[in-house]
Amino acid sequence: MKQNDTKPILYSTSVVSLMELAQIENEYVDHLRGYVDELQRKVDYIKQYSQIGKHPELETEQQRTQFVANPLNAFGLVRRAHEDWSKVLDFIKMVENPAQFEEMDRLMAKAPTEEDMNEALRGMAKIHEIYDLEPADIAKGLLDGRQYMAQMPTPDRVLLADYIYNKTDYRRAAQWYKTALQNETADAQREEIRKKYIISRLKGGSSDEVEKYLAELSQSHEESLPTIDKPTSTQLGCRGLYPARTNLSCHYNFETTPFLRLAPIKTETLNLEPLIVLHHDVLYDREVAFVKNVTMHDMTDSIFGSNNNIIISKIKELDVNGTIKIDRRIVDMTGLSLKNSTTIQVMNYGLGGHFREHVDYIGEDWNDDKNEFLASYGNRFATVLFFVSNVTQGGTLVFPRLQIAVRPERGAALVWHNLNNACEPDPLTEHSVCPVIVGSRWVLTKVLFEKVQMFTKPCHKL
Ligand SMILES: O=C(O)CCC(=O)C(=O)O
Ligand SMILES: [Fe+2]
Repeated sequence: MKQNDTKPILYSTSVVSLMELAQIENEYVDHLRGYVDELQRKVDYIKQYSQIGKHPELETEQQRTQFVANPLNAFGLVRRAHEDWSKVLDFIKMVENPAQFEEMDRLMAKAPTEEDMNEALRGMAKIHEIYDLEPADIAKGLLDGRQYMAQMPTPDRVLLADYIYNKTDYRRAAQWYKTALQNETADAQREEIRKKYIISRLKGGSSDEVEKYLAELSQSHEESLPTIDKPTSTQLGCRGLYPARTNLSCHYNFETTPFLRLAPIKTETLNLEPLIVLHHDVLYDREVAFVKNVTMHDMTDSIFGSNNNIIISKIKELDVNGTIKIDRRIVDMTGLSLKNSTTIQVMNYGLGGHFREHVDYIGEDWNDDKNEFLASYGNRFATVLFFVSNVTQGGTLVFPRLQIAVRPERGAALVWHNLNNACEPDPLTEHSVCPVIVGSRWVLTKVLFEKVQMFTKPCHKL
């Protein structure tokens, strides 16, 4: 995990930052409304003049003579020509409220970058792909079976279609172009989108079927294109399709530390080897509030992966002073030593925020200080993950090789051992976070190291 604080802020990577952007858009629109009012006043003034200044169409020479022969008409004509013409023209030429423009320029400096736009596109595409949703449903606010009061306008649909097309996912791109045609659009734009639909269908299909593709365009009903991809294990888990597990056990833990005799922890064992346990109700409301408050601002983008290009969420290290009690609770839950453990990291996921498959132990792709690190601390023995929030839809944590899926549950903590009994990295611990569909996903994580567990959880080297 690396943090990068030299780049401009990305909004798409966390709900917290997206809230900031929504605030900025409100300000922008306020200025725009001010400008529209200003413009309206101007139009009203000009309209008023154009009504007064326009005299009746007079057909004959005599009528025209009579018109200016009337002193009231003559006077008005002279006055308008003398006074109003220049006034109106000056009024038109006057720079429109530069103060408003300055303010809007200032806000423009905070507008999302190209990279941010791409993150947003990537998030939307992930939601579509991982959950295999119909673009027509997404565009109408029907997200994985739940209807929301939001719709995607045509430009949003076309931009997403273009993005997916450039990713060479022609089948899905075609679906999005078709969806874009369901809204009212200008004829020229419609033609452009129809062309893109046909090209996507041809690229994803066969040139012999062009007639069929053209016919699809005239079908008004939304016919979905058949899914051809075989879902990965992660996708199955995200879609809630893992087989039900029958070997789960649940118990109250009274024993790890003396404190638990007073306040036992309700613990569910999800897997034995590697060990994965879920502890319910171990983070208190005031801690949840504390975590959100102290991290609301100055979080940075979290970048993961050997080529450092997968931005998934915003992250911040939690101040140690605020975490003493949480540390104590980890000891109560696990009985493990926290010596040398990482500081607690807080993460808030963004639009379609996800974490692709990875392992938490130090493995092949770890960077150069690997050996030194392993010699001093040993490997990354266990991961402790607190769910700080529920997530309305999506955001499930899945272990694709074990077919275990864990829905975020506010206040619960998931603990798993990344190493097996011989303290060797266990690839079965590979895990991934499904894209968040709707919600603000907050978690706290801490990694415990191997060497200090010598007396609490000794390795059984074979
Ligand atoms: O956000 C999560 O649920 C998992 C985070 C994770 O896998 C990690 O920090 O290594
Ligand atoms: Fe992880």
